[in-house]
Amino acid sequence: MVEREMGGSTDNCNHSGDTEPPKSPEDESSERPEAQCTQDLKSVLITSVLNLEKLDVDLYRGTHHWVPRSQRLFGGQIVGQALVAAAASVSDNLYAHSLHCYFVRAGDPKVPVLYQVDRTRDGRSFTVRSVRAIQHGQPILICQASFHMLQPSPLQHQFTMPVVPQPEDLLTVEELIHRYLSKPDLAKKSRQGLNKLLANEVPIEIKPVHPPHFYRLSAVELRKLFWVRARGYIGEGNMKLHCCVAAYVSDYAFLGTALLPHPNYRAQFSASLDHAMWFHNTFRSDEWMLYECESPWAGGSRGLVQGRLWRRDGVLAASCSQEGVLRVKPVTEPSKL
Ligand SMILES: C[C@H](CCC(=O)SCCNC(=O)CCNC(=O)[C@H](O)C(C)(C)COP(=O)(O)OP(=O)(O)OC[C@H]1O[C@@H](n2cnc3c(N)ncnc32)[C@H](O)[C@@H]1OP(=O)(O)O)[C@H]1CC[C@H]2[C@@H]3[C@H](O)C[C@@H]4C[C@H](O)CC[C@]4(C)[C@H]3C[C@H](O)[C@]12C
Repeated sequence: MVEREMGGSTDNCNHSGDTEPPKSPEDESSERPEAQCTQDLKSVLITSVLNLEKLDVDLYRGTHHWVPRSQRLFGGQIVGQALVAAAASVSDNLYAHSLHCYFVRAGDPKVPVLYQVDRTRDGRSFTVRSVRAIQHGQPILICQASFHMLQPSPLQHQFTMPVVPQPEDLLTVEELIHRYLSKPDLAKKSRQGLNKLLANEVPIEIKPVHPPHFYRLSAVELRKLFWVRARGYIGEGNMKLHCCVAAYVSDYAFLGTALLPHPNYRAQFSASLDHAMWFHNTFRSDEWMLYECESPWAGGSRGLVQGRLWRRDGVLAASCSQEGVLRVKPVTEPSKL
C-alpha cells in the first residue's frame, strides 16, 4: 500500500467517538492507541480513502467513500489521493509546499480512480510530480505537486488569524442540524434537505463560527469561517499525510462561499474547475483548524474562492484557491431554517 512507502506510521484507531464529547486536541494526542479499532467513518480517511493500492511503479488505484448528491466524485478526494500518489516517490526529507489541479471531467463513483504519476523533476531543493487521475481511459484531474526541502530564512510574515470563538464553544454541523430539525415550524423542504445533509457520511468534523452564514441564511459578510478537522485520530504521522488530508478537507464547503453575497440565488449546477494549495507550516489535520473562506470575485457563471487554514496557535498552516462553475437560479422561497 502506498502509505507504507510514504514512511511514518498512521494509527488506524480513533479516539473521539461520536457519542462522547469532543476531546481537546491535547487529550487526543496524549492518548495511546489501545484496542484494535474497526474501520469506520472516523478513520476511513486514512485507512481507505487516502490509502491507495499500488498497481505498478508510479501507478495507483483509489477507492471512494463519501460521494456528493451530484454523484460526481468529491473533488477533495481526488486531490487528496493525487497528492498521496505524487508523494509516494518523494523522499521523506522533502515536504509538499504546493499543488495545482484542474478538474477536467466529472469523477464516476461507480469505478475506482487510477493515478498515473510522472516524475517530472528531482532538483537539488525542489522535486515536482505530475499526476493524472484517470477513469474510463480519460483524465478526470490533472495535478502538479511540488515538494521542497527545509530551507530556513529570516524572511517571514503572515496575515493575522481572525479572532473567533474556540471550537469547544461552538456546535458541530450535526448538532446544528438537529437543533434546526427540532423547530416545529420548519418548512418541509428544509427538513428534507437537512435530513439529507445529516445522512452525509463526510469524514470531516465542522463547527461553523456563524451558523446562519454557513447555511447562507444571511449575507452578513462575505467571509465564511468554520473550524474543521478530519474525524478520528491520525497522530503525528508524517506531514505528507496531513497535507493529503488537508487537501481533502479544503474542498468541502469551499465553492459555496461565492454564493454568500447573493442570498436570492442558489446553485443549479456548481463544480470546482481548479484547486490550488500552498502549505506554509506543519499542522495536524486531525486537530481543529480554522478555515477562513472568502470570495473576491464572481461572474460569467464562475466564482473564485480563497481560503486560509489556521492552526489554533495563530500560525497560518495553508492557503487555498479555487475557481468553480456556478450556474444559478433565483431562490423562489428563502429558506426558513
Ligand atoms: C463538495 C461538493 C461538490 C464539490 C465538488 O467536489 S465538485 C467535483 C469536482 N469538480 C468536477 O467534477 C468538475 C469536473 N469538470 C467537469 O465536469 C467539466 O469540465 C465541466 C462540467 C466543468 C465543463 O464541462 P463542459 O462539457 O465543457 O461544459 P458544460 O456543457 O457546461 O457542462 C456539461 C455538464 O455540466 C452539467 N451541467 C451544465 N449546466 C448544468 C445545469 N444548468 N444544470 C445541471 N447540470 C448542468 C451537466 O452534467 C453537463 O453534462 P451532461 O453530460 O450534459 O449531463 C459540494 C457541492 C454542494 C456543496 C454543499 C452545498 O453548497 C450546501 C452546503 C453549503 C454549506 O455552506 C456547506 C455545506 C454544504 C452541504 C455544501 C458541502 C459541499 O461543499 C458540497 C456538497
